[in-house]
Amino acid sequence: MSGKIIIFSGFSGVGKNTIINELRNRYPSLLYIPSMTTRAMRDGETEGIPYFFVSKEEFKNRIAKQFFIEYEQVHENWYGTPKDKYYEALEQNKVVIKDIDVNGALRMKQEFNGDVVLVYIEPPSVDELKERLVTRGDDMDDIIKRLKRVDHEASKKPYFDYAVVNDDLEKAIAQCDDIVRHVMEGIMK
Ligand SMILES: Nc1ncnc2c1ncn2[C@@H]1O[C@H](COP(=O)(O)OP(=O)(O)OP(=O)(O)O)[C@@H](O)[C@H]1O
Ligand SMILES: Nc1nc2c(ncn2[C@@H]2O[C@H](COP(=O)(O)O)[C@@H](O)[C@H]2O)c(=O)[nH]1
Repeated sequence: MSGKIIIFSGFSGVGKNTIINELRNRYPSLLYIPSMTTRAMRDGETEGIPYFFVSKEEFKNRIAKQFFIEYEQVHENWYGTPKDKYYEALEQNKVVIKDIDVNGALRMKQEFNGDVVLVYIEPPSVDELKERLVTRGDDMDDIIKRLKRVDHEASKKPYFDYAVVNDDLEKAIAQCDDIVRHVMEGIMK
């Protein structure tokens, strides 16, 4: 296997998906593998974009069938990474890009070792993070739930290969672009 997996983690609302979407536009060969979740679909989302949406019962069935490499309860919903799709991608020398919470990211590193690159995205401040969640239209109960995880997520930052502060979006994208290009060049050698 000689593909690579680039994982972005960091607080909810820090801008992981904004950055990932821009990188996918710039590098169409990057592969995005949707995870499975029990959370409700949001406006603008459809089946497979950005998740496959299932009931808790279906999610439990998948756990029993060892469908996931890792799964995690995040903000009261379950999220799981499909095993076969990742092994397939690595065998086909693809570069995968995905956001996964810090626990799942570290579990992926255990599974795939040097084939995983971990990028931790940080906000300039927690106040700015709250502002982004409000501006995104998240409801207050959800924002409170998401902010409860901030300390846990931050405690895992030392285990990441790179840390990028997303204050000025263009600068953060440029730093992540460098990381992606470095990984892609490694694949082509
Ligand atoms: N540098 C930035 N400055 C201001 N707003 C930003 C910046 N980066 C992203 N945003 C905005 O912040 C909001 C949250 O971004 P995004 O949805 O990408 O976060 P996320 O980390 O993927 O969140 P989640 O983990 O909840 O999926 C969006 O409305 C996005 O447009
Ligand atoms: N452990 C995992 N975490 C995942 C996975 N897919 C996404 N996530 C993380 O969940 C939260 C919430 O996402 P949202 O789309 O509901 O706002 C976010 O931090 C994602 O990074 C996964 O497969 N496993």
